[in-house]
Amino acid sequence: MTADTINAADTRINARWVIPMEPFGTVLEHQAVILHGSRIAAVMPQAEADRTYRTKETIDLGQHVVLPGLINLHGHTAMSLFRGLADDLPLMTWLNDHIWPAEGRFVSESFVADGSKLAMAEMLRTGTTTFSDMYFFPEVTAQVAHDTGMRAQICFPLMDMPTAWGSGPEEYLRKGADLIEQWQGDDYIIPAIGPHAPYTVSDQPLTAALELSRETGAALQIHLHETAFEVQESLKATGKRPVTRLAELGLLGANTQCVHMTQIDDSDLHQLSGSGAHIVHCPESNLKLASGLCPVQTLKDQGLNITIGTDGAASNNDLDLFGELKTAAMIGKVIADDAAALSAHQALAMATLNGARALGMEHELGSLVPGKLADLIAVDLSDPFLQPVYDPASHLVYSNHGRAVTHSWIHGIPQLQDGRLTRIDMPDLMLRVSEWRNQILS
Ligand SMILES: CSC[C@H]1O[C@@H](n2cnc3c(O)ncnc32)[C@H](O)[C@@H]1O
Ligand SMILES: [Zn+2]
Repeated sequence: MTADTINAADTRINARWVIPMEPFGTVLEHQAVILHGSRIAAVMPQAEADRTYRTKETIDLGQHVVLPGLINLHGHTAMSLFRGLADDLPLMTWLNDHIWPAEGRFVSESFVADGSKLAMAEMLRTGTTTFSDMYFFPEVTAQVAHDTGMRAQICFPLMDMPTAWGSGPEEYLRKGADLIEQWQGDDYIIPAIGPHAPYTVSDQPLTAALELSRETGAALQIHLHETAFEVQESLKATGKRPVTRLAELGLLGANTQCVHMTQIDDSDLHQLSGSGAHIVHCPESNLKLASGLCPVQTLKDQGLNITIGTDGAASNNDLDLFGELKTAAMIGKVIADDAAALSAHQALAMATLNGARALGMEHELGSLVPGKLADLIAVDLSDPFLQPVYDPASHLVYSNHGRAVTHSWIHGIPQLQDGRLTRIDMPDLMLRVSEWRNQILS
């Protein structure tokens, strides 16, 4: 018998269950996850880890399931300060009569700093370790995410209309190019381009956005086919459905993330399939604004990569991605008229590996595989509302709330320990949020 080699590493996490996401559908029991620096060193049975690893610290998580950190692929983080401000409205009334006027009055650097931090606190508490943002003052959100240690795709906004961040497309693109230059290659921040929607961005800036994407490799994220009204208005104005218009401009490619996609006909499917474009499903925002339902199974059957997002807290009204997964799985079954559609493991894949793929980071994120970045979470299944446990994946999607998340690590650094955030000063943040509430109310 040969003696085992002893390896040194930083952290050992003992957990009752591990769902590594690769191979698909795997649930491991009594595992040790070993972290070293910013990466996963090993996932192995605890008995084997006893023989082969010596770590600086060991964290015993008895009845927990450990899985990759969740990836929220679409949101407007600073809008958390508008949570509950304008409910029960359809998209265009919500935007034109409530949200855009409110943004005109309140959005500033400090609004974005405080609002995005509030969103990050909620996301971290509920299991999200990577998010995508599309909002004004993206340089502020990028800095807050970086200082907090969250991984984020930061899409600078692009619209025809002037806002507090810029006078029009030229300025948005100039500032956006600076943002890309500043953050490209950063460990945490992935700069990207956020043309708002086909109805707010004309052809010329869309083409300029595509050029910038091709020059820099930055992804494009756009609200697309969110409502039937959007498609009808586009047909009236251009004679084309928005997907056709974008395809003709060259915007539907492997570096494009299409958010919402609730209105899909055969011509859209034809244009999307094979384009390599990614779909960002936002079921709760689509339900709340009565925008429509994304036919996830049909898109999936065409080979499209389906990811998930919450949208902003002003249209959701929370950023709990576990809740979003439950909603996605439930409505996915009804839309497909098939209870087997969107299983718990498929739902988890949307928030992990598929999200990583859309970010072009499938070799770095989205599964607990040695060598990948150490972005992971632990969920405590010992609570009565999660008992008994036959299948932890089932509980994560069908019974869980993000509230059961107790630990997270991003880039190997602890972000949440026993339910407490390590890098956000919550009392200070709560004070600022209440000041914003008073200001917005008055
Ligand atoms: C260009 S910055 C983002 C811009 O988008 C607005 N917004 C928030 N949610 C939605 C949505 O579901 N569809 C379209 N636009 C949305 C937000 O208020 C900002 O103005
Ligand atoms: Zn949105």
